[in-house]
Amino acid sequence: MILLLDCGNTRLKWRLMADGVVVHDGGGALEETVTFAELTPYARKIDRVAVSTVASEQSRLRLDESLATVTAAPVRYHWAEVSRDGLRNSYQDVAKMGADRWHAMVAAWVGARRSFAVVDAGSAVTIDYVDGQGQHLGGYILPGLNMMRRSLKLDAARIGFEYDEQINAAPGQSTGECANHGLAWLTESLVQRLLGDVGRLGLERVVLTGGDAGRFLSLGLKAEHRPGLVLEGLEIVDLQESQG
Ligand SMILES: Nc1ncnc2c1ncn2[C@@H]1O[C@H](COP(=O)(O)OP(=O)(O)O)[C@@H](O)[C@H]1O
Ligand SMILES: CC(C)(COP(=O)(O)O)[C@@H](O)C(=O)NCCC(=O)O
Ligand SMILES: [K+]
Repeated sequence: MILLLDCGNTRLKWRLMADGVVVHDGGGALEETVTFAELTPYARKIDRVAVSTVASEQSRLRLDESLATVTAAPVRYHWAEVSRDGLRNSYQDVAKMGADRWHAMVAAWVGARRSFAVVDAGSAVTIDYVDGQGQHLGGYILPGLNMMRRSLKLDAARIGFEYDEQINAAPGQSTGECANHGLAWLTESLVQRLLGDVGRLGLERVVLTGGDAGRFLSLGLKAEHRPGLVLEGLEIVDLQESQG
């Protein structure tokens, strides 16, 4: 069995695979000491662990320690690459690109080999464009929902409001409405610009992942919603690397 881990800045998502079949999906908040207790029944069958991480080095070391309590299997970290299977990175220094962005692009590219935009609505929101020849055209990094909520609350003295999960982009008529509706209005505007870019660049599809994907769908984004996209890309890379 292979244990795949997608470690973001908010949540750790994991997936246990056996011969290409998903045996177990799990996850939890990054700051909790991840125990992987639910993996114990499978621990002895784990042959290797593959990790895609964008968290801090401290989190990475803590993850190594947690994993060592579950399995003695080798742990391999996979980072962003120059190219993979015809997909080509536009970064001059690929080591600087978040592994999650690269693995999301690998998953969207391999098996389809058609142009796309990929949106990962996580702690930060990332958007990447890839043309029909597999060339990464570039992308964007934006603050995620909770980042924006926190900065409004912490950086503006008179903006106190309760988060409202209800999505409404109509003009607000109170501080809470102006803040909550403002965040929805901003995402709705982002969706419109994204769809404009997709049309202008002639991209054939939009692939969406991340914990806040539902908000993008509610605010008008038409996309293939693939919650495990990063894990899917990590699995492709790990398999190709293990086959040498
Ligand atoms: N169970 C959850 N715990 C924390 N955040 C969640 C959860 N489910 C959805 N979210 C939302 O998803 C976002 C984190 O998405 P995720 O893609 O897991 O982030 P990352 O990959 O950056 O760790 C949070 O900002 C939050 O709004
Ligand atoms: C932009 C990100 C923080 C998004 O990660 P996440 O929201 O999943 O925690 C991550 O892709 C990252 O750390 N990128 C490094 C900078 C770059 O990609 O250029
Ligand atoms: K992510």
